[in-house]
Amino acid sequence: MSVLDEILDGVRADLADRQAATPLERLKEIAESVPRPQDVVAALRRPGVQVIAEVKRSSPSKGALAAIADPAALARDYADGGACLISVLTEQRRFSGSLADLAAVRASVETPLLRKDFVVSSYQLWEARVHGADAVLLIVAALDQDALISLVERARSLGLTPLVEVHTEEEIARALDAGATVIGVNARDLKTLQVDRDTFARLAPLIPGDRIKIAESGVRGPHDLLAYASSGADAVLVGESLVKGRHPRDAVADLVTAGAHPALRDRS
Ligand SMILES: O=P(O)(O)OC[C@@H](O)[C@@H](O)c1c[nH]c2ccccc12
Repeated sequence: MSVLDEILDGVRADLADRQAATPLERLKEIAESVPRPQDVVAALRRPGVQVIAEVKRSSPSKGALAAIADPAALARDYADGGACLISVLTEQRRFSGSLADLAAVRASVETPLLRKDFVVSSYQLWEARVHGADAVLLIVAALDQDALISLVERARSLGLTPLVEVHTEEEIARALDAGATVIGVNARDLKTLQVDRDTFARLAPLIPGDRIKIAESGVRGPHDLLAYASSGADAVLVGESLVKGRHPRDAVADLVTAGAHPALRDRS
């Protein structure tokens, strides 16, 4: 069984527990009093290479990365540093995240938020909405095509922007077939956990120019952002190097400064 399959088994078990505790109808009622999500596409289309900063305590590949006792404070640092979107991992078993983290971050920043999880059911989209997310990750490798298509549509119908994650050429074809407008290329293979930073450069030319292209994983600092930018990235998604560094606000600001270089600003 691949790591991804193991993660998905745990996700489904935890989801069943939450669904038993809170019926979907209840989530829908709560959603009525939650403000409409922000326009994440507009935020990602701002000039320059945008920085998506992630609240990430641990990962299956590296184990514990950072304790992050106060995710809201970390998110404020990210926002102050100029992140255009903040990604909050909510998967519990392998990433030590939670929906409580997402809600705490929502209460502390105005920046748009991405719920980063292994979404397999529309119930999780309602959860994302209720806990203040503006965008949700949908991982092509975790979904069959019918489920991907319906989750993209359902996310949009809730006002959430779907960020569709791919790792192979075939997955790009599936993302496009599902109508994805925001596509993340993960340098990490979720089945083996290997990172290959050349994945983005190899796959980006296969993504039409009118889609937003996000390079995910493996960004150690500004030089990696610039490399991804030269291959056409509109944004980078950064976790580990920010949570492990001592000054997350400055680290985000350095990335934002690199991404705002005039040579990168007015690319088509
Ligand atoms: O910590 P990194 O190498 O900067 O990577 C961040 C992000 O790309 C990574 O956390 C990620 C990308 N896609 C995912 C899907 C599920 C869980 C995690 C991820």
